[in-house]
Amino acid sequence: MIERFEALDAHDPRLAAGATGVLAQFNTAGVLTAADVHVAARTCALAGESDDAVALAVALAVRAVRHGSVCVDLAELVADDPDLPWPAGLDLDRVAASPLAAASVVRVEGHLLYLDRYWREEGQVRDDLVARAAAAPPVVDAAALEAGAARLFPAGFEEQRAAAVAAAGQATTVLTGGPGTGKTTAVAGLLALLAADAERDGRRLRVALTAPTGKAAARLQQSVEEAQRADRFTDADRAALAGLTASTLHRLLGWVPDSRTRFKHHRGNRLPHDVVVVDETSMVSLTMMARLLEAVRPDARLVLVGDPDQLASVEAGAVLADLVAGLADHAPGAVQALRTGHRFGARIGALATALRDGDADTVLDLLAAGGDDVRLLDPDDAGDAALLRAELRDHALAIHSAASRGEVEAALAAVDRHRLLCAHRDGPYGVTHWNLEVERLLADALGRGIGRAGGGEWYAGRPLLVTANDYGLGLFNGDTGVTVAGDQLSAVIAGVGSHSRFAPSRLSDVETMHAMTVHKSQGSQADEVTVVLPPEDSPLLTRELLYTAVTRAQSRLTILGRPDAVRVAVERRALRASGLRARFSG
Ligand SMILES: Nc1ncnc2c1ncn2[C@@H]1O[C@H](COP(=O)(O)OP(=O)(O)OP(=O)(O)O)[C@@H](O)[C@H]1O
Repeated sequence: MIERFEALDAHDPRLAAGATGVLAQFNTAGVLTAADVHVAARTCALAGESDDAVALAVALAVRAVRHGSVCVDLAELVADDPDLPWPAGLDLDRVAASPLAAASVVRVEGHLLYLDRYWREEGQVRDDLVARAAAAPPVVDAAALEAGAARLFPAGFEEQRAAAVAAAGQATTVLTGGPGTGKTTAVAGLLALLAADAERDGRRLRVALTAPTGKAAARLQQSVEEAQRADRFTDADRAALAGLTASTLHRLLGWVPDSRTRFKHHRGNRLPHDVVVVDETSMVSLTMMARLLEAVRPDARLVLVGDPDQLASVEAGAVLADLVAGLADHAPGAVQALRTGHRFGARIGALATALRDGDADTVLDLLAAGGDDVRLLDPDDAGDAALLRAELRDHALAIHSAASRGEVEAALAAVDRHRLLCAHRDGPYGVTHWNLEVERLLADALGRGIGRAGGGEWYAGRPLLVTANDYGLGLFNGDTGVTVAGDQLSAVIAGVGSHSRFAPSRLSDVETMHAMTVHKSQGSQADEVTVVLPPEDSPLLTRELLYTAVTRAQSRLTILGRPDAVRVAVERRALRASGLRARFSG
């Protein structure tokens, strides 16, 4: 079934006033929004295209991008939902012969239909990566590299050693692994190896550490610094890499005001760095990857780090997963996978593996076995519901009690101990509902009003989530914090190795964080995680969502959901249409 919206009433803004014909039918059916309809109708009008079937194909290509795909497979859509009023003649040949294709507004590639921009970006990403793989590999002193690798990656670190040695000897490396598999450890060692190699040539290595979000960039910098504190790193290693700072991809490429897609660095003005490390690559969109690849020097090493099983970028594309599949055949050795977890409790690790493999029976068996580290609570069971509420209340009370005493570190630690994750923002399974619910539990326990339902939005122990970057205040979207008591209430936001204190009135883009979405939790972990699963019919319930949520937990995981919902989640993929992986075999 194709995902659809249900119009709230006749004035729902997703309904297109004035739409006619097939576009109107698909709009009323909840497949196309007003925006899809208008873009398609206008594009067809400009190109002189009057065929309804072609207009529908264009609208479906616009819709696909809105849903995270870079193209659309029309035949697959029709097969998915044969009962929709598909017009006769909805086929790619017809679109390929239309004035729209002649004007390069849309493109047909194999069995896929693209809007021109995404077709070009996909082709560029493929061409740049193929060119990088075909160029002469970087020259390294192999003997010195092996000796350095043996020191930096001793026995027990063989996986990381192999990945780092491979990355030192090739232009592009995709380094994959779940949380705690040692990706940062491998990167820190690789950078030391490359820095030593550069020093032997009398140069200082220029390193760019970057990630799609400010939060992820700050975390990358912190973890690389931490990894370099290990005894295997010498003072000389540390000195050669001193002063590394990470930045967002937007900052690295040089954001140009008034342009969403152009940057200061591009093919004509490459980045100066010898090595570019991108963390959380699963969150990088196709457009951003295209901009990055055209800006990296052809002879610089590019290391794309991430977990391809996690949720993909907010914008169109699933580039990391595509590259893992596409590059593995095209350039063996380009994809280096780390598989051994070094941080998880064993059963959380086993659950993550079963999820990745799509093995619903094992996932359910692990959950049913119960135990202290992995639990499935039934939302229909009064006992389970009461148990969860008591735990959420106690957690909120612990934050409140430290925050009321003005104990900043203890309050921040209490916030970080546990995350309550929801798939949705709204509705009974959403973040808004659960934030209110926890505030209500806290208010009951304290015997006074708290939060939006009474007593005021700001209160000691209100956990905070920053929702927009604010370079002036030094805050990043995704930063977390807590409100603490003192002479006056203040908002404390945790930074890398420090925290900053603000008057609540200075923070405009913050939300209460008793609960947060799984999407927002990407890139962070907590000791304990509770996941609220939506019911089976929620389109957000996918394997990628559940895997991302589960792998946020380090030592204890609770899932609130029915077994049927777990099974649906494991079996339903958040698949995005893309032709990237196929292009590598073309
Ligand atoms: N081979 C190893 N043996 C033992 N411990 C290891 C090994 N590799 C990494 N570790 C430890 O495991 C922890 C996680 O490693 P690291 O931070 O490099 O993983 P990661 O894959 O980058 O995780 P994340 O994706 O969460 O950033 C660290 O404490 C690290 O010191």
